[in-house]
Amino acid sequence: MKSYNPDAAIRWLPLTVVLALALQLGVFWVDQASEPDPRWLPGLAELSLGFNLVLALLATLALRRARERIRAANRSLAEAIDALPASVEIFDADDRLVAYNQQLAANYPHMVPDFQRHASFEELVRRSVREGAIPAAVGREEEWLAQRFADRARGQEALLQRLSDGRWLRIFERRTPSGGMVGVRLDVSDLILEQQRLAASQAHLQAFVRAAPNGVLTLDTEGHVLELNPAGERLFGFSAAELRGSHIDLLFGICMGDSPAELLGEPRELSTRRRDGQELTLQLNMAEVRTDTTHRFVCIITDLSERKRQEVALQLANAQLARQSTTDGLTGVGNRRHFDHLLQQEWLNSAREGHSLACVMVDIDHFKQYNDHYGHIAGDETLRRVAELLHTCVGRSGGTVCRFGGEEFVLLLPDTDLAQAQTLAQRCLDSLRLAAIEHAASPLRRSLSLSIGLAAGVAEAHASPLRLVEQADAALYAAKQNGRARLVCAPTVRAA
Ligand SMILES: Nc1nc2c(ncn2[C@@H]2O[C@H](COP(=O)(O)OP(=O)(O)OP(=O)(O)O)[C@@H](O)[C@H]2O)c(=O)[nH]1
Repeated sequence: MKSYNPDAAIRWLPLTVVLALALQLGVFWVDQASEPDPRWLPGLAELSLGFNLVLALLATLALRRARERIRAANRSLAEAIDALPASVEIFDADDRLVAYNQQLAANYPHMVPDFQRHASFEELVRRSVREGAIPAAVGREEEWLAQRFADRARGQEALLQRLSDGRWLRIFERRTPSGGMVGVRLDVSDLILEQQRLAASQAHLQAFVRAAPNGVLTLDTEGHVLELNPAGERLFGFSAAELRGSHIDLLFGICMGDSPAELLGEPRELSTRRRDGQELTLQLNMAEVRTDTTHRFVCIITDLSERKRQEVALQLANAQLARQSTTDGLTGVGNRRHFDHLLQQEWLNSAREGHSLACVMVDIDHFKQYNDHYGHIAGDETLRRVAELLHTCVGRSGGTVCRFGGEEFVLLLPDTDLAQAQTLAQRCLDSLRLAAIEHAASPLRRSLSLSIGLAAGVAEAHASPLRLVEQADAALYAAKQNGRARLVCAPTVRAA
C-alpha cells in the first residue's frame, strides 16, 4: 500500500521557499519599477500567494507527520519496555520516579499511586520496608535501609532481594549520563529455587558420602586423588589432604594404565597395604562422572580384609576338622573311619590297576595286664609309642597306619603283595623287640610284644573289601592262638 510521504514534501520545501521568495521579489521589483506593466502584477501576486499557501501546507503536513512519528516511536518504546519480562523504573536526577513499566506496576500493585505521583526512591523503599515487604529488613529496618542506599549510590553490583511473597528479584541499577537512575528488576525465583534444590541435593550427597561405610575416592581423568571420604581415610590411614594429588597407583600398589577408565566395568578385587603396613583386601567399583564442565571418576571401595581373614580362618578350621575327623585323637594315626574310607578307595584302585593290596592287623599282646600293671595313663603312652613305631616302619612305602580299635592297629599297604607285606610286618615285630618296652606282667617275656596277621591279594571290583580284613583278622587270631609275638599270613588269600 502506497501512502503520502511527508519526507518527499519536506525535500521540496527549500525549493518551494526559494521560488516563493523569488516571486515575492519579482512582485516587489515590478511594483518598484518606474513603469510597471499592469498586466503582470495581478498574476505575479496570485502566483506568490499560491506558493506561500503550498509552502504552509507542506510545512504543516511535515510537522504533523513528525509529531506522529515521535508519538509512534514513544509508543513503541513504551510497549517494548512493557513487554520486557523485567520491571523497569527510571528515576530523574532528584531520584524521583519518572517512568516505569507495567511489570513494575504488576509486581507492586499497592504502590501504583506512589508511582503515579512520582514519589522518590527513598519514599518508595521506606514504604516497602514499613509494610514488611522485604523480609531481610524486618527487625533491622534502619540498618537495612542505610545499606540499601549505599548500594544504590554505588550502583554497580546486582542486588539479590527476597520479597515477603517468597519471590526473589535480581536488581540492576545504573546511573544515566544526565544523573538519573535506571533500575531493572528481574524475577529470578525459579533460578534461586533451582539453586536451593541443587544445594540441598549436594548437601544430601555430601552427608551420604561422609557417613558411608565404604571408602569413596574421587579421581581426575589421569587417576590423581581429588577427594576421599572419612571411611576411605580410616581405611588407608591417610587424610584426604595428604592424598590429594597422589596417583592411585601408589594407593592401590598397582599399575592400572593410563586412566581410571581401565578399572570401569566389573568390580575388581585387589590387595594393598594401609599406611601402617597392614594388608588390605579391597573391592573396587569404578564409575565415570561426565558433565558439560567436569569429567571425573568415582571409586567405591569395599574393605574385604576382615571377610578374607574369616575365610582363611574358616578354611583352616575346616582343614583341622577334616584332619580330626580322620585322625585318632590318642595316637595321631588314622582312625577307624579313615581306614574304612581308605579301604574302599584302595580296593577299587587295586581292582582297576590289578595291583595287590595288603592288610596287616597288629595287636599288642597281653595289654590288659599292661594296663593293670602300669595303669591306664601309661597304657595310653605305650599305645602312642607303638603307633609311632608302626608309622616309622611303614615309612614312605605308601601304606597307612590306622587304629582299628582298642590296642589293635591295621596297616593298609597298596601295591603290596603278600611277601612284601610279610617283610614289612616282620620289620614291625623286630623294631618293637628292639624298642624293648618293659612289660613286667607279660606271661611271654618281660617286654611288650605284638601279634600280627596279614592278608594280600588283587581285588575284584564286585567283591567286598571286608573279606580282606576278615582274612587278616583270621590270621591274627591264628597268631594269638599259636603263642603270640609272631606273624601269620592268611593261608589262602582270595579277595573275592
Ligand atoms: N590304656 C588304654 N588301654 C586301652 C585302650 N583301649 C583298650 N585298652 C585296653 O586294652 C585291653 C585289651 O584287653 P584284651 O582284649 O583282653 O586283650 P589283651 O589283654 O591284650 O590280650 P590279648 O590281646 O589276647 O593278648 C583292655 O584292658 C582295654 O582296657 C586305650 O585307649 N588306652
